[in-house]
Amino acid sequence: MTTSSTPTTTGHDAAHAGPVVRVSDLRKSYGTKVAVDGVSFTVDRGEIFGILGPNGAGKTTTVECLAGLRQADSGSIELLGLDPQHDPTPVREVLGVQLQESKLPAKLRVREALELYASFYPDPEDPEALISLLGLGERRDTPYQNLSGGQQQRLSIALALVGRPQVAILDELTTGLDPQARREAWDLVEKVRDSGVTIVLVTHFMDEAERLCDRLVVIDRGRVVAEGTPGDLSGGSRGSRTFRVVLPVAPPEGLLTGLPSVTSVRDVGRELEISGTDTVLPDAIAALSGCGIIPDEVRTRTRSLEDAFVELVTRETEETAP
Ligand SMILES: Nc1ncnc2c1ncn2[C@@H]1O[C@H](COP(=O)(O)OP(=O)(O)OP(=O)(O)O)[C@@H](O)[C@H]1O
Repeated sequence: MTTSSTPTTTGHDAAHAGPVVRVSDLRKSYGTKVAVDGVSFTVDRGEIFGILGPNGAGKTTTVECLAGLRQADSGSIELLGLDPQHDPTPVREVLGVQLQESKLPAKLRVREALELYASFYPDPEDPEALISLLGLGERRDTPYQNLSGGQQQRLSIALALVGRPQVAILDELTTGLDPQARREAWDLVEKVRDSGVTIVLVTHFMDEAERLCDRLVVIDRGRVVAEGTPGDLSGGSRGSRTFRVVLPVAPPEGLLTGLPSVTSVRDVGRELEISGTDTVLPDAIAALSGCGIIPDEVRTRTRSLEDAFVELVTRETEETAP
């Protein structure tokens, strides 16, 4: 998407080839608590890369190390050829960070906040262009405390972008937003990516990852437990299908389980749940109708990233802050 008001990146390091982020075997403990336990991933230019995991999985620690805000115990991190752990200063020029629940002074107005942050950078984005990109035009003179949750989040994204970063880290972007504001934030993230910024999105929402991410890692207890596109992870491309039918009579014994594409048949209340490979649905319906059994109802269901996530992740029994 390009509009006259869309900020463009200046290309602090546009010539850098290969992945823009490379994290290898990252480890970090807080005392005896192992927060990050050998995490590795790469992020390619122009993608929205997700770091998905339950509370306490180690996501924030990982991106804080990536941003050079926290010192890792071991492992290596490269961001556009720079090392945030040993040389964080140049990293600040190419990286924008929107950290979880960042708060601003209550009386600071939208435009003032952007101008203040812009003053930290040698070649900042025009605050007006960002105000327009983020739909804050009518709020430019509103104090931070009077913004809605969605507007505060949009401002925090604007602040992460004001230094014209090549890479932006957005942490728990939509936590606490209502459904409408979440959707607006998602549209905005896509708009920012389309303007040329690579995005690392930290989230514990499956729907958010499914909707936005080109690729993602799932982290649980400090380790990467899965990696791929949302489609890869939800198994949509692995040819596993499940559907349910309500039948007027029970099918003959072995009719369905005898079909090569059927892997399991289960009674679930008044429904029969049939699972199998790609052709399981047409095969089963054909076999049933061959015996004169026409289903009263057929219900298909696509396996979602959420299903995959629940299978992958064993939730830690940790207290989570309200
Ligand atoms: N400063 C700290 N001191 C001690 N333990 C910490 C500290 N920061 C995080 N932890 C612990 O390290 C683990 C990983 O935390 P982290 O914040 O990285 O996870 P997260 O996946 O971002 O979770 P959340 O979504 O809840 O923020 C958690 O068990 C957390 O309690």
